Amino acid sequence: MPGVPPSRFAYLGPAGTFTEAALLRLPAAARGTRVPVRSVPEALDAVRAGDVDAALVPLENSVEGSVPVTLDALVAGDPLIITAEVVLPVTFVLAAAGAGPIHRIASHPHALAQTRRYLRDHHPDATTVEVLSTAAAAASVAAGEADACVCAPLAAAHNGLRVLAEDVGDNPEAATRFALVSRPGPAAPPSGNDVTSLVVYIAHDEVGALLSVLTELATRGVNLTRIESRPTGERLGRYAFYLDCTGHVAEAPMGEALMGLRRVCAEVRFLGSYPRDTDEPPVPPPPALGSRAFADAAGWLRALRGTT
Ligand SMILES: O=C(O)C(=O)Cc1ccccc1
Repeated sequence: MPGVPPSRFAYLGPAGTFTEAALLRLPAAARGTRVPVRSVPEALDAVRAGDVDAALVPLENSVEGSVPVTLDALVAGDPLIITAEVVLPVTFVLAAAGAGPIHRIASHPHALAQTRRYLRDHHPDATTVEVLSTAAAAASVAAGEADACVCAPLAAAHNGLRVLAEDVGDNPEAATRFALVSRPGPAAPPSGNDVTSLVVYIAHDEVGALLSVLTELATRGVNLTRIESRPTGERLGRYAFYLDCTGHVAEAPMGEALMGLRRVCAEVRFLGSYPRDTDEPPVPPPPALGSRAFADAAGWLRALRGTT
């Protein structure tokens, strides 16, 4: 991260959430002060207000896709940028205080969504209760407000609960992608395997407006890894498109694609360039669109203009 490293980090609390586990994977956060908050909008507002330097928020999970509350809270208000991502494999347990009957099972909506099949097969008559986080669910079981919860093994231990069943997730490969969000500042230099996140607003009365957005990316060899639409809230039928693209704002292909998007879109909001949290290499562009081809073309143009 550029400039003074962040030292105060907001996360969805209380202690023992998956968001806290993801935050602890970032060395600066493991050394810094971690501030639990109750919701994603609260975490991002704390960044905007300057109460914390950064907040870690869930961006998408492998079962349900994007987290709408995060997408909406990222653009509603003063600009924010993503400076890092953390991809955390998630393992859920079913935990209870004792061995009594299970009528009410509490958890965070993402955890309930990712254990739906297990809960239906093993507790078909139980009611699920959505609470603010999996760790809050564990605390509610300890307080006698629910009979069981779906949470991380650590949250069960923190709250003195018995683990009734391990690995209750419907998908053993389940993972959640979190974003570290800060106030705007210069991006860290390219790592060689970066993502750039954008929100684009297109002209709704133009045929092919979304195709022009995709064309601006494809003709620069920029790979699109995620596209999500969200209503802008203005009126029915008005959507913003959230894009994740391979590459970094400081690199020529992304720079040219951004200039192209600026020309064809009603508005482009830059949400940051940051390293991917993966061992997988980026999808290589075709040779005519690699960095060498961009550098060669830029050198050729400089020579034509006599500016070398
Ligand atoms: O409630 C939590 O522990 C969270 O951090 C949110 C969440 C819930 C389920 C999967 C990933 C993140």
